[in-house]
Amino acid sequence: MAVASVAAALLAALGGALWLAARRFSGPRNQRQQGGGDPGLMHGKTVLITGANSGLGRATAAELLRLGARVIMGCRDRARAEEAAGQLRQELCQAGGAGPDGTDGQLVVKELDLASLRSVRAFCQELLQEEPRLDVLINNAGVFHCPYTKTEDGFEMQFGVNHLGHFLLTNLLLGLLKSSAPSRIVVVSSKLYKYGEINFEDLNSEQSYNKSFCYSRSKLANILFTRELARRLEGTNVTVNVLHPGIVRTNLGRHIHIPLLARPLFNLVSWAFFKTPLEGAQTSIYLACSPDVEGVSGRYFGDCKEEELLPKAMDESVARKLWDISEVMVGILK
Ligand SMILES: NC(=O)c1ccc[n+]([C@@H]2O[C@H](COP(=O)([O-])OP(=O)(O)OC[C@H]3O[C@@H](n4cnc5c(N)ncnc54)[C@H](O)[C@@H]3O)[C@@H](O)[C@H]2O)c1
Repeated sequence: MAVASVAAALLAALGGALWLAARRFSGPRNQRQQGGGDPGLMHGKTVLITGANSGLGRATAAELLRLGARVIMGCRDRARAEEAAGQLRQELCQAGGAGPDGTDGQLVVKELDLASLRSVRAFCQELLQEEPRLDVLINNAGVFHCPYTKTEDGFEMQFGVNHLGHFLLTNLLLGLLKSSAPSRIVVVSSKLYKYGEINFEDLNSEQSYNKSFCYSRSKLANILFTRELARRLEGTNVTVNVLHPGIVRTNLGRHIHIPLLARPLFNLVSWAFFKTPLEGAQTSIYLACSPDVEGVSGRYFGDCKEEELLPKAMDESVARKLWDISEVMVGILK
């Protein structure tokens, strides 16, 4: 009886997955995947993407390169980033973009470990010396559901990388973004922000650690950061917007343990239900280059459309307090 129920459940899941797969390959989601936009749209623009060697960051880089942008990949692991950059150059050549020599300057790899404030500072120092302009900054890198670990500076890893590392990076690059205006900052958050709370008493999770809660908190911090930054940037022609990409088939969930027997079913479900990285990257690409959002700032987007936020993500006093505390944590001198 039990075997029959499991078999029926598996068959139902398989049937559902196949039905969804059929819709995927005939529906509008697949049209987005083919990429759109004028190949010269981003010509002359320099874009920095954090965590650009995999998943959403890699897909965003590929599309912005195709649109003519010069892309700087800010990556923790140089070897992996160089490998990804080699593939991106090849893909661009095959798609009829510039030849291998021509893409050399169009795609730059730089080491950036957001779990180390020293690395963030060194990265920015080099970038400010070498780059005359920065048109778009995409804060994309992230960690999810990792066991309790600390960054080099002693911060809980998810809050440290997802929020504090990007907080320092953005602040150190603001001068260049302002001098390159009109320019844009794009922040990749997650719908899971809804389950987070900013507990100022224990931002470092010393008293208790819950992987899911800490990820959600870091993503709520991304949104509060965006809203406070947008307020501070009024009148500068530098805009900042935040997004959720949906559920995307990437390696982000590498820390989640899925029992061996359940993996085939998980793979099937993710193949049928989850977005591809290129589909998931559409909102980042839209916010980075669409004329529709020229001058729009401090908003939250999903599927290239503005969405409403819960009141906790719009609380200005919490956003200001988080900003002030983050400044102290990363050691920004006023
Ligand atoms: N995949 C999803 O379903 C999903 C859903 C919502 C939000 N997001 C967000 O999208 C963003 C991209 O994630 P992804 O799904 O492409 O996953 P991914 O694991 O493929 O990419 C994450 C990137 O961040 C980089 N990174 C991690 N720690 C770093 C550090 N200390 N310094 C520098 N880089 C570091 C990784 O090397 C990797 O390149 C993340 O911010 C994530 O929170 C993803």
